[in-house]
Amino acid sequence: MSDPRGQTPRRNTPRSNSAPRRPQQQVQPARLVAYEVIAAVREADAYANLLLPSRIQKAGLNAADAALATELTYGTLRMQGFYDKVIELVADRTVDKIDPAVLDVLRLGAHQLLATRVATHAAVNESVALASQVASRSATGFTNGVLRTISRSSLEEWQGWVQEETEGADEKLAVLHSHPAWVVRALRSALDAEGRGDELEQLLEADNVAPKVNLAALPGLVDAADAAALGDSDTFSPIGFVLSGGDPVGVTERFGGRVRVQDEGSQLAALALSRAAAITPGERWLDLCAGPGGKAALLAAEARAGGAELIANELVPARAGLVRNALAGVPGDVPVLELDGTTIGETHPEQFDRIMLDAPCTGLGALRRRPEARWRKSPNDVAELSVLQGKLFDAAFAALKPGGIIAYVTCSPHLGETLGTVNGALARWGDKLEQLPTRDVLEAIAANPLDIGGNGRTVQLWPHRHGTDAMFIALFRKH
Ligand SMILES: C[S@@+](CC[C@H](N)C(=O)[O-])C[C@H]1O[C@@H](n2cnc3c(N)ncnc32)[C@H](O)[C@@H]1O
Repeated sequence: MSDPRGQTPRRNTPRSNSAPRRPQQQVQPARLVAYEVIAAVREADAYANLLLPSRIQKAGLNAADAALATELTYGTLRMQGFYDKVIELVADRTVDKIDPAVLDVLRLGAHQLLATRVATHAAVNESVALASQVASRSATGFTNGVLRTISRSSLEEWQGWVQEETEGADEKLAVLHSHPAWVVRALRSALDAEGRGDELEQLLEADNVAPKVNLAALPGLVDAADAAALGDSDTFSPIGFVLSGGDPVGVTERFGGRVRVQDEGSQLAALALSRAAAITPGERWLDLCAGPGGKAALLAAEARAGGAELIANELVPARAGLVRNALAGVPGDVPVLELDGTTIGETHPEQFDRIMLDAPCTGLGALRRRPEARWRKSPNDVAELSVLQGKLFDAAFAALKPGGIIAYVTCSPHLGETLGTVNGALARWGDKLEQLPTRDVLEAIAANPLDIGGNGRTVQLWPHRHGTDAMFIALFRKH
């Protein structure tokens, strides 16, 4: 592979263009929406998945343009780390030396050139027009030069060059698959812990692919024939479906909340607790960190079917409101408390037969869902959250009746939040805390064989292996 510098002197190219042409065109609305969301993520820590739908609606985009805006926004945010390296290589300066608005335009342009079928002239011209609109006329020549240089080489060539410029195996993978290097190292450690380190690249690739829309039909509340019409039921979760088409919100509304959009890993985590042992009528269950309520709705349906009672708890009042909404589809009353979960052992000592501790975590297992999330997290988050996870575990332990079961769940595979928290709890509680064979429980629940690594006492699900978020599940009994 020849160096890009051989074809287009990188030091000169972007700056040596003739005077920028005045853009003739208006920026296409889908690109403007994508730019606005990407800029809001950078400037205001906005969440793309929350902001994008309202921007699409405000701009009055038709279905095709809405799909384009979504692809451009999510794709650009996900691959930002890779595009930044390409831009640095071409512009011969680090991205922090580029006007942030222009940098966003360049990222969006690079995505169109390297990862979509948008014609080169459209990607470049629209980006130049956008730079003129959101930055300055003087930025147009720079934008034009950088993007024209990028357009002259293929994605594979740029992948080769950015890797050549990067030191270290994990760092090369990080830039190639657009993850922070510390996240790559954490994912490698988690895979190594179950003897599957060779799957790292598959995992990083899976993090960059939008997930399918998974549905859960709440047990006992949806007619089997109606459920069968929802989509493909060839899933691991016995209550799961992959939506075959159409609007998931419409499906949820049609079923009055008894069919819910929910990752299969989350479905399996909730079922691991409800089906770990036969339900004795009258059991009291607690969902300690319930917001926004996906697992609470499923646990409520399971509790109702088995004659148990569920109580939900969520610290953040607005999220407690989401839990109440999520529970609306399940007949009966599920109280939703708004307590700090770390105090539940004092307010409700030894009161529950089963507790779901779906702990606040970094969410490193759900990177494919939240395109910008990987750039927001840091190792400090892991350190802080693992302390909170330990406190919540101890509180749950104190609130559990002897003989009761805890499910400790995270949507992060980081060892500091998974085995680290589990081993800490085992060390603190000694023989009062028994680890249950979580893999056996999951295998008995799953509708299809699950390939689960490790020693079987805990379960780590993976996007690349199971098509789920990287959900960690560990079951314990209190003695
Ligand atoms: C991973 S989410 C739970 C997801 C939920 N189980 C579901 O399936 O929809 C963790 C939740 O814990 C809440 N939380 C954080 N700290 C808490 C605390 N000290 N006590 C109770 N809830 C807390 C967060 O607000 C967040 O809603």
